[in-house]
This record gives sequence, structure tokens and C-alpha cells, in this order.
Amino acid sequence: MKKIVVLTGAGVSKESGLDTFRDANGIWAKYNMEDVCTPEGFRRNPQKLHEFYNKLRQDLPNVHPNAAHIALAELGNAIERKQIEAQLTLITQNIDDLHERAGSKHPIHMHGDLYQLWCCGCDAKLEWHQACFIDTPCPSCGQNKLRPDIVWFGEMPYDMDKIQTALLSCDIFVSIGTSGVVYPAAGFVQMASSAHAKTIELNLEISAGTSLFNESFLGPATQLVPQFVE
Ligand SMILES: CC(C)NC(=O)[C@H](Cc1c[nH]c2ccccc12)NC(=O)[C@H](CCCC/N=C(/NCCC(=O)O)S[C@H]1O[C@H](COP(=O)(O)OP(=O)(O)OC[C@H]2O[C@@H](n3cnc4c(N)ncnc43)[C@H](O)[C@@H]2O)[C@@H](O)[C@H]1O)NC(=O)OCc1ccccc1
Repeated sequence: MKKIVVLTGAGVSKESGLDTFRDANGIWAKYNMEDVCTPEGFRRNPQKLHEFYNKLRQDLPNVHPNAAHIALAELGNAIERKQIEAQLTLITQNIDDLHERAGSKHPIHMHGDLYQLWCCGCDAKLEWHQACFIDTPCPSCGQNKLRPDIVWFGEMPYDMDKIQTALLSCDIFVSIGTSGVVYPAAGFVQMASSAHAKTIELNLEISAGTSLFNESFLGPATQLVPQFVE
């Protein structure tokens, strides 16, 4: 049985209308990474950071899964229905819910989830229901210590054990729409290669990791991913 690991980045959601981070008019061109994506930024100005993530949540219902998200969901569901003899582990660096809305059952959100909150007071993980601010009390402990359940720079990504196990035992590793700049995700291709997996990159343009892949196909995800899944 073929074991497939797929890693997605912001590029897979670009054609749905969500900004990437590093493209010309991307998120880091509009916001300072230190202010909205580090624990230090949260300590310095939590209001500013809450506003950043409230805006991202506000925009998300206005965009929809694209052909790349849908193709990956169909692959996952065909495997679940045993129409394809394989195993799929879908890992995403994205905090949006487009993989789930396309029908993917268990994407691993290694950098967290926009619709999750985390209380630094009682450690509770909570579903997001309304805009969150510094004075929004935690529903379970009442303290005003809620933060987005997002992995910021300098913080340990989620499910690294599950991810490492999948990478070190996979036959095929596919990276879609990511710049290969941020670790540990940027190092996954080397882990898969060390397990003698075939490594394939599907990306709009050459990335920092392109030379590390056996094959690299350049183009928009909505074209490359359905072709790859076929
Ligand atoms: C900047 C970089 C050098 N810094 C890091 O990597 C740091 C530090 C570091 C750790 N190890 C290192 C080793 C060397 C150097 C530095 C480090 N890493 C960390 O701090 C990580 C935590 C990093 C997570 C930070 N949070 C994010 N996101 C959440 C927030 C939010 O989402 O708002 S990172 C964020 O940027 C990352 C990169 O973004 P991409 O998704 O790749 O998007 P980008 O815009 O960059 O690129 C888009 C690509 O798509 C392509 N594209 C565009 N349109 C399309 C299209 N239409 N179709 C196809 N492709 C397309 C483009 O061509 C482009 O290539 C993603 O991970 C994304 O989640 N934590 C950690 O290391 O903890 C300890 C540890 C160590 C070992 C093992 C375990 C733990």
C-alpha cells in the first residue's frame, strides 16, 4: 500500500482569494511579522494582534475551496472508500478551513487553526464564536487571557510526532504551494528523502526547496493538483 504525505502552504489557498505571506502584496507586505506572529508581539500589543486575526476570520467565509483543495479531498475520500489502495496524510501550514470545507476529513494543522482559541490562564482550547479582544473572558475560567490557537515563530508546531512518523515511513511526499523558507516544514522534504520516498513539488514558481525535490512542476495549484491526483 502506497503511503502518501501531502504538505500544503498558503499557495494552495491563493486562487481562493487568500493572501500568501511572501508574495509581492502578501501578508508580510501589509503587516509586521514580529507584531502579529510572535509571542513577543502578543505581549507587546495584544489588541493589535487580536485585530489581525479577527480580520482574517471575518474574510474567510467570503472565500471558498478551489480545485486543488477539492482534488485532495477527493483523493482522501477515494482512499477511505478503498477505491484507491493507499494511505494519505494531509499536513497543512495553513490556518484556514478550506481543506475541511472541500471535504478533507483529517488535515493536520501544524500551525494551528483560525477557528480555535487558547486560554493562557487555564490552558483550555476553545471553539471561536465571536471576535476576540484582550478583555474577552475565557468561557471556562473567566480570565482575560485568550489568544488565537496559532503557532507563532519560536513556538513548537503541533503534532510533530505524528508528522515525523508519517514522513519517515512514506513512499511519496508532495509539497504544494509553499516557499520552503519556514522550518520545520521546510525540512520535511529531507526527512522524506531520508526514508527513500519519491519527493514532488507543485508550486507556482521556484521555491527555496526546489533543488531538494526529485521532481518539481511549476504552475497554479488549481491546475497541477487535479492533474497529479488523476
Ligand atoms: C523565517 C524562518 C527562517 N524562521 C523559521 O523557520 C522559524 C525559526 C527556525 C526554526 N528552525 C530553523 C532552522 C533554520 C532557520 C530558522 C529556523 N521557525 C519557527 O519559529 C517554527 C514555527 C514557525 C511557524 C510560524 N507560523 C506561521 N504561520 C502561523 C501564523 C499565520 O498563519 O498567520 S509560518 C507561515 O509562514 C510559512 C511559510 O508560508 P507559506 O505557506 O510557504 O507561504 P509563502 O507566502 O511563504 O509562499 C507561498 C508559496 O506559494 C506559491 N504560490 C503562490 N500562488 C500559488 C498558486 N496559485 N499555486 C501554487 N503555488 C502558489 C508561491 O510561489 C510561494 O512559493 C508557513 O508555515 C505559514 O504557516 N517553530 C520552531 O521552529 O519551533 C522550534 C522547533 C524546532 C524543530 C522542530 C520543532 C520545533
